[in-house]
Amino acid sequence: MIFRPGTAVWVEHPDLAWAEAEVVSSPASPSSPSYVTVVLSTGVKAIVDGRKVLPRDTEADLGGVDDMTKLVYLHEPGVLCNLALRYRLNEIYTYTGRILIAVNPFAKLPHMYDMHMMEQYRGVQFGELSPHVFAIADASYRAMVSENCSQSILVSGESGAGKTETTKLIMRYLTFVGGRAIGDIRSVEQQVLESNPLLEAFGNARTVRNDNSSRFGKFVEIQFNKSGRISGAAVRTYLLERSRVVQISESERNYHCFYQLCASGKDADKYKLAHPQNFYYLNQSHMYELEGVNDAEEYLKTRRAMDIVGICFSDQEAIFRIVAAILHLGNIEFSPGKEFDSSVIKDEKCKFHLQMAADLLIQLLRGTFVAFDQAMNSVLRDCVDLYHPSAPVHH
Ligand SMILES: Nc1ncnc2c1ncn2[C@@H]1O[C@H](COP(=O)(O)OP(=O)(O)OP(=O)(O)O)[C@@H](O)[C@H]1O
Repeated sequence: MIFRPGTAVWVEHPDLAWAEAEVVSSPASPSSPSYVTVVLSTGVKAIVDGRKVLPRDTEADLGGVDDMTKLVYLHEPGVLCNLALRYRLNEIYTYTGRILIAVNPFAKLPHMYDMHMMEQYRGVQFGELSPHVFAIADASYRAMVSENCSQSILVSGESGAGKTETTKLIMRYLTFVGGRAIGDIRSVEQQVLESNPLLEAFGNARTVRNDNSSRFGKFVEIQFNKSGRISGAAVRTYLLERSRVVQISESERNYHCFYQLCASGKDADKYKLAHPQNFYYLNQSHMYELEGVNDAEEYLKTRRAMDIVGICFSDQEAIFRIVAAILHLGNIEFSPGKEFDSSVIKDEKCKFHLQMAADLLIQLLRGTFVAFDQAMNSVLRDCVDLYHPSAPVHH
């Protein structure tokens, strides 16, 4: 590209990504080696590769544009500059046509997502109000109702970008427009919303990039009936990072559920758990607590979520027994035994953990046998009733 002297441009910059500059001189023809002499806004003169120089709109609105398709130059520096201008004004959302770009505010913005905001976006034509995740959710809800056709919303971005939070906001909005049973804590809407803390307890962990990083992919399906009311939901999960259960890096954490159970008080005592620093699967990193998070409270929230989504008490107990058993298993160490290639439990401490893990797991098996036995009995009874309505059942 040939630039006239004085043209406003963006030039690639090692620290800033792109920097504002003005052309001093440019090659006379596009075929000649393309080095452009520019002066940066700091006053520094530089000779730069012409392929890394792009035109800059000097008349751009200082507040940016709410839809990138309105930009005079739709290129990388144009897009980044527009997002930065808006972000400075606390406008975290920007459209590119039907796509919504969200820039993570890393701050709580309750006014952005309250009931009043949901009311504002309800039923309003897409693009009429400022860009917002509720507008996307509302547009897809209305398209589903009016076209009688399933809709999908794809949420993508790098780790820590805000996908999980955005998905929760979409789910919250859809339960708002498609909900009905206000106050019923076991309503489908409530179950849809409570699936989040539950999935996060078992599938999210602290990483160096995100205190609440989802270590799995998920496909959330919300079903609506003919009148646009929520009738059911399903969450499918993919590719959980399993290795994290046994191995964590410094300044990261294992899955939240382990720390929650350790902080649970009576339940932790029941499973002979203690502070996370006592367990190998948790003490490989010295990160035990998260800023602004109380694991004991989170444990109660997880239990409540389990109640709401319909996991019965005995299943909840079985799940946490497994969580506790994993921690005890991680503390079992072996030493070489007397015989060739043999090994023995290292010491009394390890024996204790082995015993605990075995006890917890055997209880599970017993529970399974009892459940299996009960199920078989009831099947047998049904069969017998079917063929011999009055015949006695022998176990
Ligand atoms: N809209 C938002 N408002 C306020 N804070 C936000 C918002 N979106 C994200 N955050 C903050 O950023 C953090 C990371 O966001 P989130 O967990 O949604 O990222 P992610 O893209 O799902 O990451 P990962 O891929 O690691 O799971 C959140 O814990 C929250 O503190």
